Amino acid sequence: MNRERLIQEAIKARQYAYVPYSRFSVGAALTTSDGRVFRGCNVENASYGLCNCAERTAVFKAVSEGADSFAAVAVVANTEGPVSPCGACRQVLSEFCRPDVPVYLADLKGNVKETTVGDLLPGAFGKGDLT
Ligand SMILES: O=c1ccn([C@H]2C[C@H](O)[C@@H](CO)O2)c(=O)[nH]1
Ligand SMILES: [Zn+2]
Repeated sequence: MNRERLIQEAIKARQYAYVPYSRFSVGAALTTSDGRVFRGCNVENASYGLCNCAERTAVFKAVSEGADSFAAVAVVANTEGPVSPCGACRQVLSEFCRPDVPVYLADLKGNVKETTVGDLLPGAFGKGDLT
């Protein structure tokens, strides 16, 4: 799946965002190495600290369905310029993606920043640090 189609999947995911508190809807989509696509939206909670970002929703959906190798990730929000994933999501993505996995960050106006999981979290703490 190419970049534009994965961004379209993230836009579709965004329509289900549950955001009564922030009113900030985010959609994410990822492809797996075996060609599957998983979508996620942010899901908030009255106990604000339990809010889950779109990126982590997509990753947890994928991992819980047996996927653990991702090929590309897209994230979309109605921002002025490409959305920036939070630190928690950068860390969770780094657990399941090689550093060279592309990440497409987009707004709804067609602005896209193409980066990688490694560039989003240089020096990530990972499996290899656990001795
Ligand atoms: O990359 C991001 C940034 C923020 N959020 C969510 C968390 C919360 O529900 C709302 C406001 O921070 O947006 C995401 O889902 N992804
Ligand atoms: Zn996040």
